[in-house]
Amino acid sequence: MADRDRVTAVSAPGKMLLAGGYIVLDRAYTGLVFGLSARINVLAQEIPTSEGVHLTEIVVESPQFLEAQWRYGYHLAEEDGGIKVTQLQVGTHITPNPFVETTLNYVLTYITGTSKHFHKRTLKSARLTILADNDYYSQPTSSPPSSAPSTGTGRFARFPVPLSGAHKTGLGSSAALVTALTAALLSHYLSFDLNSPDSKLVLHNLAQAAHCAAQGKVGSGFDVAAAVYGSCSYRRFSPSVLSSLPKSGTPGFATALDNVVHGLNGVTWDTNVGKAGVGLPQGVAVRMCDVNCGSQTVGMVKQVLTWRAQNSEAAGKLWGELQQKNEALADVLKGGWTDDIKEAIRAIRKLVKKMGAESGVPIEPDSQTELLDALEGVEGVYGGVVPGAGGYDALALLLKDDEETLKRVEQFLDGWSKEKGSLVCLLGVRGEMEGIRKEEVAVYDGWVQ
Ligand SMILES: Nc1ncnc2c1ncn2[C@@H]1O[C@H](COP(=O)(O)OP(=O)(O)OP(=O)(O)O)[C@@H](O)[C@H]1O
Ligand SMILES: C[C@@](O)(CCOP(=O)(O)O)CC(=O)O
Repeated sequence: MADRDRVTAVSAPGKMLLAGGYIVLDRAYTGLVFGLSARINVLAQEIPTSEGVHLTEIVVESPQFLEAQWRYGYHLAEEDGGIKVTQLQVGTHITPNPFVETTLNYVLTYITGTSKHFHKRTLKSARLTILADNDYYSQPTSSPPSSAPSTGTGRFARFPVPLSGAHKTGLGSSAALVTALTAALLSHYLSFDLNSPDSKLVLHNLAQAAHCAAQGKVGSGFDVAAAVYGSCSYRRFSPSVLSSLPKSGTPGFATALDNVVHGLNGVTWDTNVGKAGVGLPQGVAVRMCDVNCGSQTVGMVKQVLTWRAQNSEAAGKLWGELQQKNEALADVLKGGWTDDIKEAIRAIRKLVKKMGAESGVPIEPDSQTELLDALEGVEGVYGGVVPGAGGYDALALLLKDDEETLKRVEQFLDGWSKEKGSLVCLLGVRGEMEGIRKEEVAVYDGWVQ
């Protein structure tokens, strides 16, 4: 095991958009976002070298998966292009990981460009280890993710497949990964206090920029906001904030990135992250169900936005009503008014169903409506919604946080799965308030080289 004092560990939560799917893409509206107990953890440490040996390598690995090691050489690109990494071959083949690679390009450029203490050519080699909580991926055996994950020991499962063969449960692994990797690099190379609001803002802006570049599109960014700030009411940034950024490694990238991260020279971040308006009544939990069947989020978003553009009056009314009902739910939850949760959720579902019916997109498909309605009848369940973009693959539930309710829900879903021939299971994951955080290295014993 490495010298613990030299290892930096951080973790970022996954996300769940309880209310505000689609409307949150427009900054006139907000989303009610929950951070999740399922976290992506990243450990950073120097690579020890023997005397006289000069290494310039960044090694990133996900030891829970097969063939999941990505090694990069790096150099300073000409004309202010920043640090550019080049993937090196491991074994016989090379598997790209665009989220890791882009994050390295962005964060190493930021680090070498901004710190006065940093000499551009002395970026030391580092090893980064990624550990994802089990609920991010369903198990290949088709057994429920929360109950039978592991061929390894302890908190993190070992999967007998490469990362590409793992079935994601949709908790936002890429945003949590980019954010945690960014935070780990900043903490490893700079003196960076993750608790300070200024540092959180730098982390947020840098991670949003890297995540959008890796994704090849600018979404609302609620997933990165959740990874940094945890549960919040989220108003997106204008996409134009990122439009001045050239491709990483090309002339001017380093300065443009610094301007973006610090909001300088004409760049103005207009994100609003409201922590104060989000909460849960005592004794109420937010939980998620995995429904084993994926949806095509990108196609769905496109179709809803096209419908909105062609039906601006009806859409305007619907978007406004949804915003109101979403805020009402946030108020009910924050206020601790347990008796009003059911009605608040029903009102949202009615409007979401309308959005789906009018745009021709299965946002809350009939199979999910049937399941949500039935779940409402289970004692201790206040209600549920299709989170995020909706579709066939997940449910979010608000329920009494006690063993009896949990048992009843599990039994109910067991029966439902048998009756319908599908696999619906309650994930272990729950809504939590906290965002990015520093971790004790001891938590990862057995996983640090
Ligand atoms: N444990 C991990 N180790 C390394 N890379 C990972 C890991 N988990 C996710 N990634 C990176 O994130 C990518 C998955 O991102 P993608 O945007 O497809 O899904 P997502 O963010 O989980 O989406 P969703 O919002 O549906 O949850 C992987 O292809 C990989 O590049
Ligand atoms: C449809 C959208 O509003 C939410 C998508 O959420 P999810 O990826 O389904 O969790 C898109 C976005 O906000 O980027």
